[in-house]
Amino acid sequence: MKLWAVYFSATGTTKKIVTAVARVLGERLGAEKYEFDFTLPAARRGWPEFKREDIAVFGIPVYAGRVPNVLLRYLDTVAGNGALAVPVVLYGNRNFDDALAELRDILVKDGFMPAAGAAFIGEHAFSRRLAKGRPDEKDMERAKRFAEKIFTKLEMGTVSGPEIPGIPFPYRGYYMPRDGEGNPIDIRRVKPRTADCCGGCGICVDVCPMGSISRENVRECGGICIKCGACVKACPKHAKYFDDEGYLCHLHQLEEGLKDRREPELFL
Ligand SMILES: Cc1cc2nc3c(=O)[nH]c(=O)nc-3n(C[C@H](O)[C@H](O)[C@H](O)COP(=O)(O)O)c2cc1C
Repeated sequence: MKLWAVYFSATGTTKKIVTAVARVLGERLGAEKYEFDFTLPAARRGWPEFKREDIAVFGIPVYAGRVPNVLLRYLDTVAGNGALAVPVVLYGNRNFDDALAELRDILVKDGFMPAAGAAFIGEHAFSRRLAKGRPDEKDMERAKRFAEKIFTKLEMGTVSGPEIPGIPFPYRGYYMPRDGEGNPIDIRRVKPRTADCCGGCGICVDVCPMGSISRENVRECGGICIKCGACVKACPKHAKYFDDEGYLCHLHQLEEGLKDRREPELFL
């Protein structure tokens, strides 16, 4: 049996939870541990081979209340071959809306059998203040307990699908922020800017999940930008930033409006 940690994680919060759950579950089951990180474009050329006896802890971040739409086509191509899956989503303290239900449905369509699911909170990709430092120690303790609970469920033999909240297919539309007058804030075409302190090290090029930043000129973002925060948070000089008015308005709403701490939710 192989215990897989499978994830997309632009700023590392999904990776942290998924690998922790997989590690504890793998230890309890005495299973071989494997990791598949599909954050970068080079990894998304294929999938590992999953077998019926395997378990995959499968994580993605929540984007606009849903599974990131840029991943949908790729996610359609994985073959579960009857392996058990544990869908996990990370969200930035607003809400996970229908993302976990959507991920569960994708995995079922791909041939996995969901055994449990969870929604955890991670520092918001747009911000260094919203859900700052999460997942934190308390979240990691919950991740460990989640793995223990999955182990107990598996030991009992019968694996029933978990009850996961959310509006069933076709789900709610992608969450659209609105300004003070109620007009939609559309940030899809927004791209990061580069400050003069940029030293041209190219870390932003290496971490961009869309492969959109030019190595020849790191100030140039020629491809799609999903606002994942990878380049902004990884830059050692803090040279990457967004200055779009709509983006900043939404960021302000998030940081001011979502101060109450949300807690992880586990579904068994
Ligand atoms: C484009 C985009 C949309 C997002 N939408 C939501 C959302 O609807 N609800 C929420 O709580 N967090 C949202 N977030 C925050 C991420 O879900 C959160 O930061 C997550 O921890 C990122 O995971 P990662 O560190 O693995 O990349 C969004 C982030 C991005 C980049």
